[in-house]
Amino acid sequence: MTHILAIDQGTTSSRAIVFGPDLAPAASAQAEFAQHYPASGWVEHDPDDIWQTTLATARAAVAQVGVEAITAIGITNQRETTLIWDRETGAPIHRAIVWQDRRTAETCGRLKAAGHEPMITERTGLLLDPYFSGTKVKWLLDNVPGARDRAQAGKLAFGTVDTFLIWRLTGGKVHATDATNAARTLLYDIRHGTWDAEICALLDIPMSLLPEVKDSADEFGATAPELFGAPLPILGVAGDQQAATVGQACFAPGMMKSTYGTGCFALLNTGAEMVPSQNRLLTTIAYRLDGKVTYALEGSIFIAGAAVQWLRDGLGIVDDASRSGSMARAADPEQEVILVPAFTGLGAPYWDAESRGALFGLTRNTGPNEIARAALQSVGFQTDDLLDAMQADWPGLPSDAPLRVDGGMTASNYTMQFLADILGRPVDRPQVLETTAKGAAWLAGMKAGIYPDRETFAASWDLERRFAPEMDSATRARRLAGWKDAVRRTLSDHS
Ligand SMILES: Nc1ncnc2c1ncn2[C@@H]1O[C@H](COP(=O)(O)OP(=O)(O)O)[C@@H](O)[C@H]1O
Ligand SMILES: O=P(O)(O)OC[C@H](O)CO
Repeated sequence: MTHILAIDQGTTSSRAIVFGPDLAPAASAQAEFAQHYPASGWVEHDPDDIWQTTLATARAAVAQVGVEAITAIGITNQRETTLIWDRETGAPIHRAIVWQDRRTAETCGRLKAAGHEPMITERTGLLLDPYFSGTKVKWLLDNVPGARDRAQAGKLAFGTVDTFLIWRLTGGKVHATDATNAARTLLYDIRHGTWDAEICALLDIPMSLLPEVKDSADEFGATAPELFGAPLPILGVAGDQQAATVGQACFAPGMMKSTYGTGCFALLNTGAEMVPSQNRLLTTIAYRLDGKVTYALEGSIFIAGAAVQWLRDGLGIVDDASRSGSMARAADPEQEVILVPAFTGLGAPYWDAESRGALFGLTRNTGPNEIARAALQSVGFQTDDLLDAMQADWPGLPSDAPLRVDGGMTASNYTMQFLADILGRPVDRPQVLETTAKGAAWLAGMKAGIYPDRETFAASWDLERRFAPEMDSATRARRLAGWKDAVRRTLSDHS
């Protein structure tokens, strides 16, 4: 009883990692699953794929160490993705609507035009954007035949992916979420820690659908014994970006992390203070421990590693993502090609769903190397936009505070050096890059009493490499001006 199973249910794959007594990974398994795109801008997951890949990977990882070694489970998950199921049968009423899905753009537009956004932002910290769960729940109730009646009769349950997995893992006994996941629904008042009756009424969502909200380290029930051969308590739950914030030990105000996977999500710990954003960032819950909320400012951008996927799968100019760095280094220094990767619109701080990507500065000499460099640099430029907004929203942020990074794309030394250069601040890459799963494991293991307290855990955070800024300030200013001009010309309303 010395290990913790972390379940990391992500957008494109489910992962399970068992962490040992020293918080080092001891076993793991991963399975990808299908993405469904039933219409332009729509993205769905089959709930059974989510469940089956989660169960199979969890069983495979547990088998490597033996179930008797597992003390508890921590769950971390793709956030905002929305499911509704029948309380009696457990059957979902529809496929899961994924966070990337834009089908409720019109509903959001209507609610915005009617002047509801300021009230919603003040209470939830979020914006009226299809990204969040609330309008997706409304869509399901409005469009699945009979759903609203069944919801009104108390027969249905809503959940983000954590809640759905807890329900399935406990054999339908527990309908719960944690505060970080609740904070992404658009239905949760993060100031008071309560579901908001007025917003639910505005979206026509019966409150009987909603799960109980717990701490991020809390008792979420035990798994049905037949699943793993023994009941395992679920003691930690957090949305994946918040779990990464915990895994990176960003426990003090002013500490921040940025995760570079398909997209990029930067979170700045603002402590017990809920900081409203004047710069179109999100205000969210970083974690809730012992009933005490720690808040964060978050910047979300939709395309980071996905730009490299585009080089590989769309343009076919790299055969492997890891080749992009050497191509960028070989690019012509005289050409300043800029890619604005607004493939699905732009996220924070622009929130422009209608814009589409653009390349600037092409000449007859532009080739694959220059385009690869532009793709990698776009990640640095976009992060700078986020950190600029954070600095403006929270002037307490020291201008030389390091950025802790994780996620698949941080393997790219070129990208990390450019990031440090363009931010003008150090970029710290830790030894353990599985920080999301590590955060979930720590929450559960700390609750179980086998992992150390916050301070000791924070002290064990290990640097693998620091990227120090090397670019001179004139070059930096010129490059940033070029980026800002390119974004201006890309925005859908660039009049
Ligand atoms: N060496 C590399 N250079 C540049 N990009 C990379 C490199 N290795 C991985 N990536 C990018 O990182 C992403 C994968 O990161 P990961 O954290 O696994 O993402 P996710 O969890 O969102 O699926 C991919 O988009 C891939 O293109
Ligand atoms: O599954 P990921 O790693 O792409 O993360 C998705 C985010 O939680 C969406 O908000």
